[in-house]
Formats: sequence, C-alpha cells, structure tokens
Amino acid sequence: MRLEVDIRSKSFTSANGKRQEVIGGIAFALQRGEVGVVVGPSGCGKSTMLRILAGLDSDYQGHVARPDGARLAMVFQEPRLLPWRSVEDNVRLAAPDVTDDRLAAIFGVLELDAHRTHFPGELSLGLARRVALARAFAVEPDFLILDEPLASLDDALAARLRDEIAMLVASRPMITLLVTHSMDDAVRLGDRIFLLSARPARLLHAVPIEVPRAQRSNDAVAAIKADLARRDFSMS
Ligand SMILES: Nc1ncnc2c1ncn2[C@@H]1O[C@H](COP(=O)(O)OP(=O)(O)OP(=O)(O)O)[C@@H](O)[C@H]1O
Repeated sequence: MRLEVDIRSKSFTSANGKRQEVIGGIAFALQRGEVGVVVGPSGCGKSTMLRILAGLDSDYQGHVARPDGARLAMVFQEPRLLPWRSVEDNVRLAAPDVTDDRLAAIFGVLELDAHRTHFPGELSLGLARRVALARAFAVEPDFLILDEPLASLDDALAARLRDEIAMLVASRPMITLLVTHSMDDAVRLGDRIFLLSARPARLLHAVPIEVPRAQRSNDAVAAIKADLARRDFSMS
C-alpha cells in the first residue's frame, strides 16, 4: 500500500483570464504506516495539493497513484459538521458500520464523551475539530489527510489534540498526510517532513525524522529542531 505523488504543475485561471501557476513540482511517495507532514509558506498551494491527492481536483499535470481501494478520510481546516445533527450522529452518519466499542474508544481518546448529544453550534472550534477527527477515524481510513488540524487553537489545546492525533495514528496502519505551519508539530508528528517553497510550490527538501514518535520527548524534539535549523533549510 503506497501513495505516489508526482504533480508537475497546477495552474488556476483568475477572473481577468491570467493563468497563475500554484504548484511547480512536488514528487514523493508514502508507505502504509508513514506520517508525512507538509510545511510551507502561507498561500503556497498546500490545500490545492491536498485536493489533488484526495481526487477532488484532476485538472493538473502529472500523476497521483492512490492505493487501490483505499478508504480516504479528510479533515478540512473548518470542521464542516452537519449543524442539525448531534455530535454522535455526525460521526455515525459518516461511518454507519462503526461499532459501539470503536466509537467509545475514539470518543475516549478525543475527550468527546460528554458531548455526544451536543449540536455543532454548541461547540468551540477545538471541540468541533475533535468531532471532525472522530468522524475521520471512525471511517477506519487507509489514507488520512489532515489540513492544519491544530490551527487557531491555543497552545495547550493544540498540544493535547496533537498528542491525541499521535495516539490515533499509532492505533491504525494507514498513510497519513498532514499540513501544518508549525515546525514543532511537524517534528512531533511526522516520519518525514516535506518542505515546500513559496508559490508556485516546489518540494525543496524531504527530511526524515529518525527518532521513533514514541521517543520524541521535549528534549528530543528540541534537538531535532536545532539540527534542522543548523542545516538551514531555506523555504524560498
Ligand atoms: N479555485 C481557485 N481558483 C483560483 N485560484 C485559487 C483557487 N484555489 C486556490 N487558488 C489560489 O491558489 C493559491 C494557493 O492556495 P492554497 O489554498 O492551496 O494555499 P495554502 O498553501 O493551502 O494556503 P494557506 O497556508 O493559507 O492555507 C492561492 O493564491 C489561491 O488564491
């Protein structure tokens, strides 16, 4: 089971008819069990790339091979919950085959048990993100895409949710691709970090993180970040 990405070019035509290249060359492969983290400047084309990988946009030059029959789950920056359905129904509608035990386990890890009967309008952004993540994991995906799942949360909440994501990722061998602006999150969660240039996005470096995720203490993370800074990976 392998994801192969070779996007040579992707352009949009703006309202005034001008073509604008958004992706200028991104190629990598991810194996089952691997977590790839994409880091790049704002507006460089990360969400555009994720839409291509998810199969939502086929208007590009290049080739993407998703694993045959792979079940895909995607968590967008905004949680996109059904407002008139409870938390539990939002998850069950997306994953009708989920067992009560599996649901309880996911809600347990994501600290959602007390919110099963709440409606999306009653939830903070952090809780709504958790529900979107619960929905994604309930589907038991083979390929999981997370677009900035920790953005706009305060530091403590982001750290908790990051640990919860790490726990859920460890519970299932899938291909995970996560986008973030934070080198700290990238180093804590990734097996490989893909550093993109400013628009049009090109893959500048694919950096493996050799220390196993479970052994990434604060000290280990600080050392990895210092090493990356020393190697001065330029992002432009
Ligand atoms: N449907 C579209 N039509 C025209 N231009 C688009 C479209 N979607 C995205 N763009 C442009 O493509 C560029 C890249 O957008 P994209 O959302 O992929 O960047 P990003 O790296 O995810 O940004 P951010 O870090 O801010 O989330 C932007 O300049 C955006 O305006």
